[in-house]
Amino acid sequence: MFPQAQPIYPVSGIRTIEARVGAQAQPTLMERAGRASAEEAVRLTQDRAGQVLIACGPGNNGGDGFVMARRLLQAGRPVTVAFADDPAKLPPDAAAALAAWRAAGGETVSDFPAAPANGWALVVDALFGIGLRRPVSGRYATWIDALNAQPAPRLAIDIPSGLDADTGRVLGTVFHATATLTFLALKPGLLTLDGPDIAGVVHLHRLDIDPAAWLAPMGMQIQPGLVRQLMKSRLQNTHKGCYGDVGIVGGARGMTGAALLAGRAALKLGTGRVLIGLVDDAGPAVDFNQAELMLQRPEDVLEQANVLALGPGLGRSTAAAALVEQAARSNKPIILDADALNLVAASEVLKSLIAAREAPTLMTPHPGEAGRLLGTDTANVQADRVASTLKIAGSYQALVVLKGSGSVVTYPDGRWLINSTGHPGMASAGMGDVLTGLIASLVAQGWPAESALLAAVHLHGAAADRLAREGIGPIGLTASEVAEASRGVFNGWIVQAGKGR
Ligand SMILES: NC(=O)C1=CN([C@@H]2O[C@H](COP(=O)(O)OP(=O)(O)OC[C@H]3O[C@@H](n4cnc5c(N)ncnc54)[C@H](OP(=O)(O)O)[C@@H]3O)[C@@H](O)[C@H]2O)[C@@H](O)CC1
Ligand SMILES: [K+]
Repeated sequence: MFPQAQPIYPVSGIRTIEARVGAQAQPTLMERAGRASAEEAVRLTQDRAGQVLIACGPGNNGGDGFVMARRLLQAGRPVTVAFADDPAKLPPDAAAALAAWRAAGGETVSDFPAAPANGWALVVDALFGIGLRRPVSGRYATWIDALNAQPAPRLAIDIPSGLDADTGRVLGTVFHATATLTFLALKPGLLTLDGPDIAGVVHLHRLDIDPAAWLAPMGMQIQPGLVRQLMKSRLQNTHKGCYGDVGIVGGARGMTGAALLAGRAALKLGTGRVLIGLVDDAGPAVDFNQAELMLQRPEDVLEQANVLALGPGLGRSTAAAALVEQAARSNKPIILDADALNLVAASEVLKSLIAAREAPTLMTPHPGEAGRLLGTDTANVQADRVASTLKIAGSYQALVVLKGSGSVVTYPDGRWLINSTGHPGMASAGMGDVLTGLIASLVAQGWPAESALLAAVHLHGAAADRLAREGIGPIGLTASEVAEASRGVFNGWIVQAGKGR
């Protein structure tokens, strides 16, 4: 769908690829995975002498661990393998891997081993991979706790045990990896919800297979390469009329700042003109810190602007609902955020108006707003962020970003992407308003809505990442700073894409 993006597959997709590649692949996929794991272990332990501990589970993830152990032993590295299950119950490839480990002179211990005097050089979690089906408890939970307690780097094979590969939810006890080596393709659970906190640095090893050649990508990761290919140059012979009029409608009493932040972000990303319609009639007539913004009556903004963003500080008054309705009835692209989403969620009329629109509708809910849009609660949304976002996109025929750890972007045709930028310093007031302004700006500058949404989401996180590298954040990062930094990052991308002037 986007040629330069990294594909993501849920477990069902990985299983399909595995079945299509077939058992006849030589070397076997498990042999490739185990070898790649051993190479990763060598890389991670280069300056650490001592034993590698590999904890192996009852399925093929454990099989990867046995192959890894044999490869390390053959390379002269001391390895301890802990395995407490019944060898007779191992799936065939894993049983063969255990036999090969033993044939190479390897042994297994069935109790969690005490650390050597100088500690483990590396501990490896080969307990459960994508076959995890229920919360981890009992002996395996105890083992995971023990692995987590070791003062050593922690490598997860394929996915940390206890992390749901499809959703990023923790099932019972989870292995806290410093690094994860995942096979064939990225899985959603590594990239969203708790995955990014738990998986550490994620490396992908494709096992010499191009997954997209076996199964069309089911999702995509939003990465710099993908966004760079969307960049455009500006012609010399243009004027502000070529770069659109964004209209921001929001800013009820006490929340003026939200609308101004969205407006400033839109301005700094290159919008021709930014109009702001404050719902509060006692609000300011000018933004003295950003005099370029045109503060007008909300009704006039809805008329004049060609892209409308509603929500920042909007409130839920009857007047606000009427403005959302007027925008929904227009044939202009609209971006709905914050209270505009809450108003839609509370009104059957607005719901059907939105779903029937021909011009693009973009929605930017956080999990709470997403819950309201779906008539459910935050926990349900977070239980499967990709599925929830797809549901909103389908029911409202909208392009949707579900904000949070690993923002999920979906389109009404069922395509989905997970963003790779951003950090927890962005959990602060006004960040969403800035994102809304960035999206509106790109749409107003003529970007197709689907590219505008994914690029703005990526940019928002990339700007925050750059600031954090400079010590401005993660903690204490402000939304205004992100709006400002987005400009620099975006201009940099244009130059990198060879589209600068
Ligand atoms: N796909 C590929 O192309 C490749 C896959 N490869 C590797 O295979 C891995 C997938 O292997 P897999 O399917 O055997 O599943 P895996 O994760 O080892 O666990 C299944 C076992 O765990 C058990 N079990 C589950 N939950 C449990 C719990 N909470 N507590 C206790 N037990 C629990 C479950 O028991 P059951 O539910 O059947 O009773 C079953 O015995 C994959 O992640 C990758 O590492 C690579 O070799 C090469 C390429
Ligand atoms: K694992």
